[in-house]
Amino acid sequence: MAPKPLIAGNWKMNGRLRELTELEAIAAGAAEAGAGKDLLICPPATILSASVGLLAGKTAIGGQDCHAEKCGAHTGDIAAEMIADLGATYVIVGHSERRGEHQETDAKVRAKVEAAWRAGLVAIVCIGESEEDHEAGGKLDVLGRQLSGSLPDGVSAANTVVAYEPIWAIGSGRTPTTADVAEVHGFLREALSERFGAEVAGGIRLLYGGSVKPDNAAELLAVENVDGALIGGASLKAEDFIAICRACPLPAE
Ligand SMILES: O=C[C@H](O)COP(=O)(O)O
Repeated sequence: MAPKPLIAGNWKMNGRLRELTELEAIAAGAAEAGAGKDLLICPPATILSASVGLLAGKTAIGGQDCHAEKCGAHTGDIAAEMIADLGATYVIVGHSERRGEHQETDAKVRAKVEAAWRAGLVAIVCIGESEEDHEAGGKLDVLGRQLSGSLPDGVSAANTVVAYEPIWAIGSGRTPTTADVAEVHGFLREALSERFGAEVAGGIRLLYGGSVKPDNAAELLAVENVDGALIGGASLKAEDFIAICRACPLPAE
């Protein structure tokens, strides 16, 4: 049986204390829309604590990034242990906005995955090809390199989620075809299987991210080997996030 779906909202650099009403609305709709699924919200660090308070028992909470070290002289950074300390259970690492804006390499992402595990957090490891790679037909090579370089040994279904986010689809309103998504997710499952064995690979959740909206969620989430979604813009509106959760099909028995 396919893994339990995970619908994750990444609020990125959005959300202040005065906007917590959207989280209250997500909390109100989570039980019905999320039945049989895992739901997760990754708010900015400044409202993580308040979010844990509002969403406890309704959705899981995650950080959006962590430093590889446990503590030390790293101004502005946040350790995985600090995120866990607030009651979060997941952390996103290697998002293309971190790779692009903060020059994060696969090696750096791998160190962050190890930090997440050290703190007891589930790492959501993001990979994705640029528009140039997509158009040149080299995306599977790029994705294969990112996947192998970003994942340490010791991956399990319980400690790691992989998110495929084509960079050109993020926030653009454009999405790959369902055939493209199926091809990539099948390739990722196979690559995970070769490295970690079929049993581990079969349990790892593979999320699709990039312009997932209420009107395309059912189609994208029904693609083989898609075990959920990582949602940016649409997760900021409770109504849209809940609609996407509802649209996500449950795995066949
Ligand atoms: O982490 C989420 C993704 O970058 C997708 O963002 P988006 O749904 O706004 O395209």
